[in-house]
Parts: sequence; C-alpha cells; structure tokens
Amino acid sequence: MNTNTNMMIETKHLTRRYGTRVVVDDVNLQVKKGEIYGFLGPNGAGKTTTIRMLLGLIRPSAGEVLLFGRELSRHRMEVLGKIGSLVESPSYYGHLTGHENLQTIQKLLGLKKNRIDEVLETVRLTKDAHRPVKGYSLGMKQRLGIAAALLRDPEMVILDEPTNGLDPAGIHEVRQLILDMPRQHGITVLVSSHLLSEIDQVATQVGIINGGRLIFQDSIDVLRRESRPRLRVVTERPGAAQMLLRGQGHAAEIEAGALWLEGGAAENIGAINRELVLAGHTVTRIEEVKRSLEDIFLDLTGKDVSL
Ligand SMILES: Nc1ncnc2c1ncn2[C@@H]1O[C@H](COP(=O)(O)OP(=O)(O)OP(=O)(O)O)[C@@H](O)[C@H]1O
Repeated sequence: MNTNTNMMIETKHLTRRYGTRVVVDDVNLQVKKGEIYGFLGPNGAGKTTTIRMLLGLIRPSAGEVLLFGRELSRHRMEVLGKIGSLVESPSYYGHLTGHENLQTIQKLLGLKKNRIDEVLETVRLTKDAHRPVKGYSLGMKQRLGIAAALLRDPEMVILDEPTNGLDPAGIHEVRQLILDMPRQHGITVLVSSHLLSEIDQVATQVGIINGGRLIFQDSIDVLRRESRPRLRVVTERPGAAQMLLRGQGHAAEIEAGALWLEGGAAENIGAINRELVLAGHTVTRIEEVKRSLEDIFLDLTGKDVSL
C-alpha cells in the first residue's frame, strides 16, 4: 500500500476507453495536500471522465486511482467518505428551501453531525437559507451544491466546471469559495475548467489534459514562467543582427522577418539596442511581446508535448 499521505490523489496509467476510442489515456495525476489543483482542458478533453473515475462513478479500463494513498478499488467507502464533490449541475427539490434540501442530503448520506448552518454560512447563503430553491439564481444553486459537498466535512473537494454558466458575480463568488477552502478549512481542491483564466486565478498546481492525455503537470508558476514576454526586434538585416546577438549569448530566432529574443531579454532592451546600433544596424522597432497563458496553452495543446 502507498503510505504517502501527503498525496491526496494519485492516478497510475489511468485509462478509459469507450469502444475502441481512448478517452482518458495513461494519465498520472498527482494532487498533494493543501493544493488547489486546476484541471484544465478544452471541451471533450476527458476531464469529466477522469473525475468520474476519481469518484468511483465509472471504472477505469486500465490503471488505478489512489486516494489518500489507498487504492480506490479496495477502500472505496473509506476514501470516498472523505471527499465532497460537485459534478454536473446538482438537482434539488425546487419547492424546498436551501436548508431543507441540505437536510435531505444529510439524511441520505447518514451524516450524524449537523453542519448545515455552518456550510450555508461558508457559501454565504445564510440569508437565503429559508427561501425555496426554485427562486435561487444559478450561482446560488451552484453555491448550494458546494455547501452540499462540504456537509460531510471533507478533506478534499472535487469540483467539475463549477463556474460553468454563471454570470461574472457568480463566478467571482465561487472563485472566492475555492480560494478559501485550503486557507480557512484545510481542504485540498481539484477544480476543472476549460478556461485558462479561471484556473490561473485560483490554482497553485495545474494539470492540462488534451485528447485524453495529460500534457502538462506542474506549478502555476512554471506555467507562468513560460509566459515571460519575448522581444521582437525589427532591423534591415535580421540575419546579420541574429549572428551578432547570438555571438553575445542571446538565443535569437528569426520569425516572419523579425528577430525574436526569449524570456529575460526584455530586461536588456537598452543594451541590445545599443549593441545593434553600434554594429551599424538600423533598428526600426523593438517591442516586448507578452505571451498570454492562452498562447502557451495553444502551444502545449497544438503540439504533442508529453511530460
Ligand atoms: N458514456 C460515453 N460513451 C461514449 N463516449 C463518451 C462517454 N462519455 C464521454 N464520452 C466521450 O469522451 C470524451 C471526453 O469526454 P469528457 O466529458 O470527459 O470531456 P470533458 O473534458 O469533461 O469535456 P466537457 O467539458 O465538454 O464535458 C468526449 O469526446 C465524449 O464524447
């Protein structure tokens, strides 16, 4: 048995096929305690299928899932009891209040401790707790779903696209809740999204899945480092300028007639300009070109990068 209790989720060669189609392909996820793990991928990439396997809702075709260091297939009740989840839009009894809906779930799960008021407070629904759910906005319903996930006082929550379909205010509320989970409640979070901007704002760790394959898994900082601005230099003789700058240790590439310098070069704009001018080059333009996380995401998903 794996005794690394710091690892909340670990999958080993997790694979799911539908017929001959491989929808989740040899995925090795690693989610450590205290992280907000952003599980990112375009629609149809395999996020929900992976999450359903993590929660024991569907079986892997191959590979395995370890939760809290234990195999899900052997310790199902024990490990799933420590996880709260929100997968797909939750359904409620519309004529019952938020409070009553949570009471129903509490009974259904056989939870002894009454944490309803506490979780309603956490998701900021105390004020609306005694209104029928049919009058709730989509954002409120989603927050009620998160309250339901928190009812069993979980060590970890798994949220599948929790901001889907919400308006900006709803998105903000859910984002705040996610950020508070490790900080205030010691809960580890795995949250999926198809939007890089969503993950960028909450995650400490990122896994990117595309076409069923995990193409990136590292800290958000590593992903951001990839996004350091590049320098675009336009000169009349880019080939000669490239040779000069390469001679000085710059990784200079020519693309679409301009010279491109990587990463840290942007800090040396003045020096680079001076070197070029002193060597007789006419520099008509130097600009910093920021790469958004979207650019990097496209780079990663466009190419078949395997990590
Ligand atoms: N029960 C099923 N039978 C056949 N194919 C399926 C089944 N469930 C999912 N798929 C296919 O598996 C692929 C991955 O689906 P999945 O729902 O995991 O993606 P996703 O990343 O969660 O995307 P989305 O955000 O659109 O739900 C899709 O192409 C989907 O059509």
